[in-house]
Amino acid sequence: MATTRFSPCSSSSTNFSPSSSSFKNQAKLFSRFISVPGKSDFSIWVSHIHSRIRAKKHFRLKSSNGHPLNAVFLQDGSARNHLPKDHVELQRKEGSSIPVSEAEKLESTLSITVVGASGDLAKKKIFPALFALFYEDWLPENFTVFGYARSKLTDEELRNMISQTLTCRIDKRENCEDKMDQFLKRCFYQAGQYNSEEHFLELDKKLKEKEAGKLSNRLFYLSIPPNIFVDVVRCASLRASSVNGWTRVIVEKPFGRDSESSGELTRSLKQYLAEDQIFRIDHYLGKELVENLSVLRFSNLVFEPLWSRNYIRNVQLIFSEDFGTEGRGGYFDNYGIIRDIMQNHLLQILALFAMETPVSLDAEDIRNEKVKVLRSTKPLQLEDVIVGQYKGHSKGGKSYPAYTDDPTVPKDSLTPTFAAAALFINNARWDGVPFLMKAGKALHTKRAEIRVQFRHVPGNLYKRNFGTDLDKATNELVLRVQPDEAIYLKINNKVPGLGMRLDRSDLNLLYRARYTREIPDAYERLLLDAIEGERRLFIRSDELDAAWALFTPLLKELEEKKIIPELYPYGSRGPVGAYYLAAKHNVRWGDLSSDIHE
Ligand SMILES: NC(=O)C1=CN([C@@H]2O[C@H](COP(=O)(O)OP(=O)(O)OC[C@H]3O[C@@H](n4cnc5c(N)ncnc54)[C@H](OP(=O)(O)O)[C@@H]3O)[C@@H](O)[C@H]2O)C=CC1
Ligand SMILES: O=C1O[C@H](COP(=O)(O)O)[C@@H](O)[C@H](O)[C@H]1O
Repeated sequence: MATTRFSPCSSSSTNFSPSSSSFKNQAKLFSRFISVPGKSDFSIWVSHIHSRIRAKKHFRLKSSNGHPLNAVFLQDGSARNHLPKDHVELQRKEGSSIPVSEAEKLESTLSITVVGASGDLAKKKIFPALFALFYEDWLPENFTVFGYARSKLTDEELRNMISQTLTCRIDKRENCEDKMDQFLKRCFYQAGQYNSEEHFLELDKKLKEKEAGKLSNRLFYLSIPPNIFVDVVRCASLRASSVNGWTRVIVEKPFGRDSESSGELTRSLKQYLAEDQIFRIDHYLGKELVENLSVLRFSNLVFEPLWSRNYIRNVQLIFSEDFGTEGRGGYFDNYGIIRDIMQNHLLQILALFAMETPVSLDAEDIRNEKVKVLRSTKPLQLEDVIVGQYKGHSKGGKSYPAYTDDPTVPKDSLTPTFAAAALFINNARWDGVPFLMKAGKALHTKRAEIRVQFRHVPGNLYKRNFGTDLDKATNELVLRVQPDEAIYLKINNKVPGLGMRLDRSDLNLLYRARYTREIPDAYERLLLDAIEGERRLFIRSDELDAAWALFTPLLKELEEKKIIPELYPYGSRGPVGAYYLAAKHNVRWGDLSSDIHE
């Protein structure tokens, strides 16, 4: 396991006085990795750094392999030949982890262009996340946000639009209105077509005006439908790339519909971008509890030794939403729940959960391990899956629509809005352990969780005190990703009193009770990582290939055989087929038991 350490940095020009921007940046980076409850991260850092300053040395955050923690490692070192030369130089410089000097940092600018700025995701998630980062002082001194879309908007109209969704949410934010005004003043708009190099050249001119000759770093966020990804990447890379700093592109899912289309998309993007410029986002990787999965496992002795087929009976990855595809039916019908949730969000969690210990916390080491797990997993077959679709339902005088009531969905659509699947990882650690996934829309609750059910205690002395159902008496570790983040472990406990009766109790870590700090939105973490060049939480192209290889044969078979999904009422617990699938593997879904922890 990698350890974070502070080691002497050769750059004698580094200004490490507590008021310097270098100091603040390092402090921020430090506080993202280490947190000691009860004592502010900053105060720990301050005392630490003061002692270092006294020793008259300069320090830089490093991982155990000696590279900066946010250093970049090229998996595919083939930087394109036709990128502007100085641009390639900078990519190489970044790739080889040569630090950018402090002078460069101070004089550099960051431009974030949200392509598809008029859309749902941009308004709901991206602009609010950027504002939250600005409010918390995570963005660099010189930054500008540009919205780009076809809609004709002025800067003022963009500001009005995004001000509707910016919130002052974090712990009774002080001066929030002022901060919001300051942020909005940094936001600008450029209307243009997605396939027009000329329009991107106009964007480039505006970016240059704001950059005022400083070293420019540019981040493009593609918040647009996938059919125009390549057009935008072509125009942006040819006409609006940075000439002296880095250019990175965040790409939203879906990354294709199957192995073939995903491979095609990757090849097209790589005509214009090097792999290390592409940040494929899976926002579940930015969720607090998903990030914590590795911390829990690798930094607690009580868990890692149990993390194998010897002690774990099954693992369950569960996603449910209590609303349908309302408003997104057009998109959804072309993808379905398996592509929308399982192939990406749940599979990413599975890979993180099941991977071997990475050599270090570096992005490439972690992603190497994830790829290995995915490649060891057996591709899904029809018999490993059940699919469902929600139907209309009336409850308490209120009626809820069927999936096919959506005017953008064909009446005879067979697209699954629910699926359950059993996956198996064919390696020494996980041989024979079912990894069950369940994902559905229009169910009775909104929830995402990871459930780990452990084996029976062999020869349990207290067997007869459990009553008849031994299954219910096994330990279960639950990581509730959302809502109301929590980690709890179900244990057997003696009910206080003179007799010997056991019950099921929870060792419970409820985040809202333990931590006062509000949990940042996944998009905040991921945007910040992309800005810092940290790729750990983004999907590498070989990971993506391995993920599609598991699901593509199944998806083809479902479509070719026109498998009819089992109907389930809107607001229910989903199709009964999911129980049978679990029972076939001797598993009981943890979210259905009566003792769900609230
Ligand atoms: N919304 C969400 O919750 C999530 C979305 N995503 C992904 O993020 C991306 C953006 O999602 P979302 O904001 O919902 O998408 P939208 O449908 O809202 O599209 C974003 C913008 O793209 C432009 N646009 C829409 N359709 C077309 C078209 N057919 N041709 C050209 N331009 C078009 C529109 O801008 P204009 O007309 O002004 O040019 C629109 O405002 C998608 O890839 C989506 O799959 C991923 C996870 C969640
Ligand atoms: O990627 C997607 O995720 C959302 C659920 O995200 P969450 O953070 O709100 O849990 C889902 O509604 C959408 O269908 C899917 O495309």
